[in-house]
Amino acid sequence: MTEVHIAIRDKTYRGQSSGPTLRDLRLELASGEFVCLVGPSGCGKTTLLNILAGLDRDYSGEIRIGAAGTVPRIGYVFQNPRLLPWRTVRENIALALPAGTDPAHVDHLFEVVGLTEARDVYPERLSLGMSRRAALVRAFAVNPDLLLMDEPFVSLDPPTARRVRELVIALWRERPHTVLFVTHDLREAVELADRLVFLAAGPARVVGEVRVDLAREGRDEGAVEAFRRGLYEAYPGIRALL
Ligand SMILES: Nc1ncnc2c1ncn2[C@@H]1O[C@H](COP(=O)(O)OP(=O)(O)OP(=O)(O)O)[C@@H](O)[C@H]1O
Repeated sequence: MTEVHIAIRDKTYRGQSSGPTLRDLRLELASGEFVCLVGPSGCGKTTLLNILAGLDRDYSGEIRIGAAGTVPRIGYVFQNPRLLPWRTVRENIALALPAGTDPAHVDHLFEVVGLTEARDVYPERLSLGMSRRAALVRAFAVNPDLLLMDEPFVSLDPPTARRVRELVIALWRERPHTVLFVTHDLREAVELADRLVFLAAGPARVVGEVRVDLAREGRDEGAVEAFRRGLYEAYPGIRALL
């Protein structure tokens, strides 16, 4: 499993007049930890994930993912599913896979998320919930050391979102890996995380961390809601960060 060390000195988009998006942002993720990142819209959460994924190298600072000299496998579930419309679901997933990936592993993931029947259709035939599940298969299929998830369940109806969250936890427990999950939904964060990390904007910085000390087995709706209410009472300023 993989530890992640983040120490970004500065990330300023070219031509950005409003100052840096990230400045002196430090965060450590323990190996196998599930961390939810919560922060206001536009504060720089996607920017941070893009840097971790290696999609944005225009920053100063240091990122370490896993042991020195190793090349980490990174799974990324984007805000929208980003499936190519001219390829079937299976072909979309194949594009992301490293050579030598066991097809039985991918078929197992399709089965876990309930998409076995939809593997060979084109994305236009999928509902949003199905597209989001396909994006999960793509991210998990690379056997990630680090999994990045950027508000992956927005605009799903609550029962579907709950079901997909349960799938994520089931897949994560099947093969534990380090996760950084972005959300604006505190209930979702409490349901999923080992630890919550709160970011404030301008430039983005960590303003608080809370360990979710609820047993995974007992994390039902009642326990999650009680924990969330406790957070609001203990830290009323949280509302401004959602
Ligand atoms: N390619 C870009 N060029 C210039 N500015 C950008 C670019 N991408 C993002 N920004 C700016 O950087 C800031 C952070 O954006 P980012 O998408 O990282 O925020 P976020 O916290 O993920 O927002 P949300 O929660 O709404 O998804 C915003 O002010 C945004 O306008």
